Amino acid sequence: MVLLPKPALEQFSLMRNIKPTTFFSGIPLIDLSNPDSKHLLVKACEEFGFFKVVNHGVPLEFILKLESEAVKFFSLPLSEKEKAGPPNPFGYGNKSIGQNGDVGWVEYLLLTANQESISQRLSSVFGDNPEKFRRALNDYISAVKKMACEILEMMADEIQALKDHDMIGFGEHTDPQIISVLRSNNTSGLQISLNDGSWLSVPPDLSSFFINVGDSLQVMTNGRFKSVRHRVLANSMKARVSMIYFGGPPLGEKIAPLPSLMRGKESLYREFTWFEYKRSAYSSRLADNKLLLFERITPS
Ligand SMILES: O=C(O)CCC(=O)C(=O)O
Ligand SMILES: [Fe+2]
Repeated sequence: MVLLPKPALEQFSLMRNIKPTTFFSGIPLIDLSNPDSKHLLVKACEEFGFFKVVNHGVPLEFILKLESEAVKFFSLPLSEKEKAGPPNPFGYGNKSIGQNGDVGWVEYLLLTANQESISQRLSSVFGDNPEKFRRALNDYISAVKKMACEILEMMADEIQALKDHDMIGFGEHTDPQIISVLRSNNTSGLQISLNDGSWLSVPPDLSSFFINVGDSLQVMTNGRFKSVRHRVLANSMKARVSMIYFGGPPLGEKIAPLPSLMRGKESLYREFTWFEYKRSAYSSRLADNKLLLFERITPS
C-alpha cells in the first residue's frame, strides 16, 4: 500500500504547521534469534498487542525486490492500475477503503496468498508477463509466512507454559486476523493506541518487521493478548510504502478461547467461525469494534 504524499500546493500551505513527530521510544523489541525473548514477546502482547522484531531471517533482498515491484506498480498510469480493481475485497483500490464509505489518502493492492487468485489479478495488470512480480511476491510471502509461524510457535510455547494537522491515511482499526506482519519503508505515519485512547507514533524501521496482534488472537487468548488499535497518518512529504502479511485462519475454522487458557475462567466470547466474522466485518466500518457481536460479557 502507498500513502500518497500531499499534492504540492497543499504541502506548501501546510508547511508552517508541520510539527516534528515525537516518537515513542518504548516499543517492545523482540530478537527472534534469542529464544529467551519469548517472555518479552508475551509481555508485549499483553501490554500493547504490538512489538517490533529484529533478526527475523527474512532476506533483505526479498523485501527490497517486492517493494520495488510495488513502487513500479503504483507508478503506472491510473487507467492501468484500475485494471486490477475494484477491490472486492482483493484488487487495486484508490482512496476508498471497504464498501461502507471509509476514505483515506491511500492507494493499495490487496492480494490473497492463494496462488490462483493472485495469477488472475496480476495477469490483468502485467499482461502476459507477471512473472517478475509473482516471483518477488512468492519469495516474500514464503519467508514472511515462515517467520509468522515461528512467532506463533513462540507464543504457543509460552501459553503452554502458563497454563493536529495530520491527514488520516488509513483510519483507526484493529486487524481481524491472528497476527499481521508489517514492513514499511522509512516514512513514518504508523501509530498505535493505548487503552487510555492516546496515540503513540511508531518510529519507522525499514529492516525490521512490526507484528500486530489481531482480533482472532485476542479471542483465542480470551482477551489476554490485545488486538492493537492502530492507524496511519499521511503527514509527510514522502510516500509511505508498506507491505502487510495478514496471517488468518481458514474460512470454516472455529474461533474461541483456547481451553488450556481457561482453567475455570468464564469465556469472554462465544464461539464463531472465521466466515461469520468476515461476513459481519464486511458490513462494518473500519473503526468499528468487530468483536462486539461475539462478546459474551464486556471486557473491562
Ligand atoms: O501501512 C501501514 O503501516 C498499516 C496499514 C494497516 O494497518 C492495514 O492495512 O491493516
Ligand atoms: Fe491494520
